[in-house]
Amino acid sequence: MPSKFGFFITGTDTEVGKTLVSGALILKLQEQHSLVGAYKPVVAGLQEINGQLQNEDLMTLSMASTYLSNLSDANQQICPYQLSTPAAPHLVAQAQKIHLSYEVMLSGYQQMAERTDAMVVEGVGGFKVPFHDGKNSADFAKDIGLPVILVVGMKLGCINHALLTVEAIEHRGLVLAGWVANCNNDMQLLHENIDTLKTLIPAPLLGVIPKLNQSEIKTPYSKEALTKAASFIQLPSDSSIHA
Ligand SMILES: Nc1ncnc2c1ncn2[C@@H]1O[C@H](COP(=O)(O)OP(=O)(O)OP(=O)(O)O)[C@@H](O)[C@H]1O
Ligand SMILES: C[C@H](N)[C@H](N)CCCCCC(=O)O
Ligand SMILES: [Mg+2]
Repeated sequence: MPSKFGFFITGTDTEVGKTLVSGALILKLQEQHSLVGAYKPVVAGLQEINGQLQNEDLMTLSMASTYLSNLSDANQQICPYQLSTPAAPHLVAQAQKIHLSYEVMLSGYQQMAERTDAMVVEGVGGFKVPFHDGKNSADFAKDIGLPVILVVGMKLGCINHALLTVEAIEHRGLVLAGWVANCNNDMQLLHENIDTLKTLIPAPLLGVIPKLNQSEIKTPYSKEALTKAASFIQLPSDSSIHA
């Protein structure tokens, strides 16, 4: 896979704020790059929105990118597999007799990457979620080779999840460009937990997103929500991308 400027956004779990951070990073990258693309190899969970079955992650990613919001088939270009049920994608696909072709996932990424200046790729759930063909989302991260940004959903248990994820990223020879503390829960000793993670994660803390109120953070995210999240994070420096 040819090298490309961009980031792979993973998380300590599903529902930790990967889409929020991905959308915010798209806005930030657009300050420097005119064509910012987005990708997600599979989504699971469609809802009826404006009379159409849609996925909220894809709505957010396509809305955030000026390039993508002008395409009529943006969602299809961002994601080749849009499954209806919000559950483990390999199981939903199997139940619906859909084969998740790893080659299709990779070629969809490549096509989007060829047309854009910078890419934001949102992972699926946590770092290592099964696909078909004996592949998983960590293989996908490895094969596209982008530097990784880890979103830590701040809650009790996240230290262990974060450190195991960092090990898995390093084990594959991927660059961990930084991490984001997303405070989407109420947590005892929040600042001390963030300090512990700062000491133990060998990559820069790119920002701390506070708990935002439910009206401003409802999904699919608004431009305002992404702008607000973006105000709390910075892009990785060149030195941490090429670490
Ligand atoms: N900082 C925050 N404050 C309050 N709520 C938040 C915050 N960040 C995220 N949320 C809420 O947490 C939920 C999950 O966020 P999001 O969809 O971005 O996670 P995700 O990691 O992309 O999930 P998935 O694994 O399904 O892709 C959403 O309902 C969102 O509104
Ligand atoms: C449906 C959900 N929001 C995600 N898109 C998929 C999460 C898969 C998690 C699988 C697992 O690790 O058990
Ligand atoms: Mg998401």
